[in-house]
Amino acid sequence: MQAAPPLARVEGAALSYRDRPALSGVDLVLERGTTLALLGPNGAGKTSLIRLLAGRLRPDAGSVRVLGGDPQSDRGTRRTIGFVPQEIALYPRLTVAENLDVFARLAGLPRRERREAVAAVLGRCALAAVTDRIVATLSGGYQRRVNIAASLLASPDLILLDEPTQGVDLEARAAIHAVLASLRAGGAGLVVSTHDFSEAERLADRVAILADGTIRREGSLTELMRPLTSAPPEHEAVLEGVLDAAAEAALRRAGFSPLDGDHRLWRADHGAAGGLDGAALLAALRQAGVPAAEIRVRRPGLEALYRDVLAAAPPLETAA
Ligand SMILES: Nc1ncnc2c1ncn2[C@@H]1O[C@H](COP(=O)(O)OP(=O)(O)OP(=O)(O)O)[C@@H](O)[C@H]1O
Repeated sequence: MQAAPPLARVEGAALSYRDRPALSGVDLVLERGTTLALLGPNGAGKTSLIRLLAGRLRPDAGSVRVLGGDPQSDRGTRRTIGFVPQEIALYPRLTVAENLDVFARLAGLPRRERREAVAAVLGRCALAAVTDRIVATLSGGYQRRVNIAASLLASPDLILLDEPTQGVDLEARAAIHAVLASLRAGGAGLVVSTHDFSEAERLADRVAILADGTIRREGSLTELMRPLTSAPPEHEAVLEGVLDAAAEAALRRAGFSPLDGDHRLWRADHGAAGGLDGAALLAALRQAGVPAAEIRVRRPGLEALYRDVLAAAPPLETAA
């Protein structure tokens, strides 16, 4: 008997916009019930990969399959996919319920199933309190949740979310995370693009790090993080007062580099900072004239892995 196809399989996918390559040689397998976080700098190709998986674009080379079908040409396959674009795509003058009814029609749900489907997604996305509100009057966080709800009407197996928490406040972010956690608990597979490392650590089983249109690292979060759990901690130096040239040189010698434009916050990667603990490092830096107010010490996480991966694979234009 043939094994069931995975939830999604991308093989050797390449995509260009006009003549500009956006993705090349992308291979990816996503099993059912798995949440994959896509990380990468602006322009890395996250949205392009999501649009390929959604069947909104066709690869120039290679193939994209969802549950064994072609999401670009096969309507049945498309119905197993929920796509939540980065921008809010709702009718601002309609109520939440009216919007969801329109999307249920567009999803091809028969009339007798629509009411139940709308009620189910309203519950799943905790939108009961705003069912009859005009969408334009809702906060950005609520609008994002309605955007997600609209993608769930046909009970998709694969849900693709392009930066679902971009620009929302902490409360709305937590509400969206709760929705995604409940979808995952319900057995759906999720692909979530994000610039937020803590979001990826919290939600994902697997992580793919993209740069310049290729996947530079992909694997289970646990496996990818394992080498870091035994790595030495990172140090962040918070500065106050004037940083002169000699003090800056001392900071850089200790392995620090600036994190912000006005050079108030500096970070030494794991393994740098000479193995000193936070207090000893603070004393040594002050001795060298660095106006350090505080040293923060923390275990390296996904962000450290991301930096390592990108540093090991410089942008293609600058690679030798
Ligand atoms: N419609 C388009 N026409 C032309 N070029 C495009 C188009 N969409 C994306 N690109 C280019 O393709 C590359 C990949 O873009 P993509 O939006 O997939 O990256 P991303 O990782 O999602 O970036 P971001 O984090 O900024 O959303 C970039 O160089 C981008 O400028």
